[in-house]
Amino acid sequence: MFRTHRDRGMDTTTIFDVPVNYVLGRCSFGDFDDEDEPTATTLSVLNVSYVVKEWVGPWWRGACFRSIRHKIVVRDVCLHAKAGQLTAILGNSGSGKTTLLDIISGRVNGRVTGKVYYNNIECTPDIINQYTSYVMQADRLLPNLTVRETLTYSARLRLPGNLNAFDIEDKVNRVIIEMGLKHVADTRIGGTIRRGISGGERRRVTIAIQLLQNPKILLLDEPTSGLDSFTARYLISNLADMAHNGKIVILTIHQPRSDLFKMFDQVGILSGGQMVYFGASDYMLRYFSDQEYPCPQFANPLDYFVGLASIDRRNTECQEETAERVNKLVKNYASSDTYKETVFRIIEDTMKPSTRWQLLTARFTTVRRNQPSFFRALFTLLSRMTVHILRDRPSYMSRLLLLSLFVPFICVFLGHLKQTQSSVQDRIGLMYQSSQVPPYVSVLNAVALFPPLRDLYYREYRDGLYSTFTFLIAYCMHTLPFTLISSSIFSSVVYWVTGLNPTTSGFLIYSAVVFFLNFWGEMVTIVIMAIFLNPAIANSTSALIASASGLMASGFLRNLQDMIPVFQWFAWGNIFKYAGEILVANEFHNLALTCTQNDTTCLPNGNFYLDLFYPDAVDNMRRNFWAIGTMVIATILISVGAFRIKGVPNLH
Ligand SMILES: Nc1ncnc2c1ncn2[C@@H]1O[C@H](COP(=O)(O)OP(=O)(O)OP(=O)(O)O)[C@@H](O)[C@H]1O
Repeated sequence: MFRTHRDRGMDTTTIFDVPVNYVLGRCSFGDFDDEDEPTATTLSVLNVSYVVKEWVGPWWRGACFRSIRHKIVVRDVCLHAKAGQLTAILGNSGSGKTTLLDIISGRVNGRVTGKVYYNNIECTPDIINQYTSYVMQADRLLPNLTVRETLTYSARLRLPGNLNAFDIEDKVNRVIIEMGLKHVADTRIGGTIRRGISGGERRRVTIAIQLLQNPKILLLDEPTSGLDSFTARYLISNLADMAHNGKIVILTIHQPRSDLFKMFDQVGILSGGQMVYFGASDYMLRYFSDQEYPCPQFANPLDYFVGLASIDRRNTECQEETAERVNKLVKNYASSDTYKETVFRIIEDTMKPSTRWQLLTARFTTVRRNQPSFFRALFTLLSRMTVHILRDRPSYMSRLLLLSLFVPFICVFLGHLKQTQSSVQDRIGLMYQSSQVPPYVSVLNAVALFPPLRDLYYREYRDGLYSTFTFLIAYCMHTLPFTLISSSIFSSVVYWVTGLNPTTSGFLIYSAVVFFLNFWGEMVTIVIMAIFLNPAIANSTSALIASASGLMASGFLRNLQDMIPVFQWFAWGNIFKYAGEILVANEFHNLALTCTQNDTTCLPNGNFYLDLFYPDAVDNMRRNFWAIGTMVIATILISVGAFRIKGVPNLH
């Protein structure tokens, strides 16, 4: 259904009823504003079906031994909505309401057939997304920000880059008033641990975010779920007002109250992905009466008709009976005048699209208007992440002090190191701890603190607000000060209390290695969290990678030369090899050691130890620093790649 940019580019020379040079001229130089757009915005969906593949059988049989089942989630759905109308899509759970909104907004990954038209032009998801805001079922907000801050940061990301702070403040204030959030504007959103605004207010904040862009089309998935009847009514009447002021508003709802019925201009009822009715709400009662299903007196018509279109799966008898009824309703609707009228309206409108509008939409496929610059997006994200963490004492204390909690254990266990022969082993043990603890602590912090930021990124990335690169650079920048402070505290205490090489340069080298390993651990966890959504799996995988790497590549537990070649090759690509070499070279170079008569073997100084086990470590110090720096940067780039390759899950 949706065509690629290249396809559209080719279309522009074939379907337009105007000379090609005129088309190119307008598209290249034409400035256009809202007045260029047709006044009566329309959205049409014609015979849209959506099929997904499902693997049948247990996963361990593998792709070759499992069959694929094609599941039709939405089948031959048609709908037509125009500016000024509030359209409600009803249906029981699993009837395909969310999927239908996903199709309209181009957010599905399976096979879609049929056509979606915006202003009578068949559209790519890019065009639709320019004009559509989609309020998903779940609110994904940062709990430590206030309502005003949440909207202000969103506005900076969503509104044209040429708007100044006053314009943005003005816009935010207007949206706050429009959504009835003035009384909680400076209250924190809150979460499960610390209470903030109510669930209904949170829903309204999510809607308010989408309203900032003043969209032509507003799609809302279950906006009233979890709301009390008064709040639900208030919200729907707000949406009705917005629709009547010139927007197309389409919402899904599965437990509508009867008093909402009159607010809907159009109603669609889905069952098993098929339309049972789509048309004017005030005609619905008559339509079903004509089908011999009159709504009983005092019954809620919306509830009654949704029930009528649902399959009762309690037992086989009920299932067969209700499935037969639903099939009949689907067939009757497909042959009804209401259906024909909808299809006729779509076909009639789409046969005569405005040429001018085609020109404009052709350009909109590739150009977003006045998007905020890279730096504006970066600093907005950075500022939002920083405010978010600084408002939450357990989070920032964990970032600052978790690493320090290991300090007493290390210091008490080892005490002040002597220069005896046995202190060689103590030193190696300390180097091993110094290289293992910082990345491990980073894994713990990232697993606890990254998921809410990642979920928000998924949503905003879907909305086309910024790139993965911008998000991850902002994330790195916001963690850097914490990493620097926590690794400095760790290094300062451990280094001087245990009495390692007592020179300033030695201390700085040790601190730099601890800092790099701490930061690397964070970024490895981010790579893993790009792949696994589940934080528990990400936690164990990252911890496994960090500890297995340290075990095999640091050379502290087993000399690298004694390992099988595969492990030696592995070590060349591993940060612990280089970090380990720096740490031992830093400590053992010119270290004086003492021998007693009881010592069976005697190393007169640290250089002997280096010659035996790390022969080039001192000469390679500079190279090793370059290697760990490069690996940290490479891990950041891999995290960007992992997010891009894995794609954005459709988190509702
Ligand atoms: N990608 C997919 N793979 C497999 N099944 C899918 C996929 N997308 C949707 N479905 C199935 O299609 C059906 C419709 O799902 P959808 O979420 O659209 O229902 P819904 O009407 O919005 O339900 P609810 O009111 O509970 O949110 C469900 O049975 C769902 O499991």
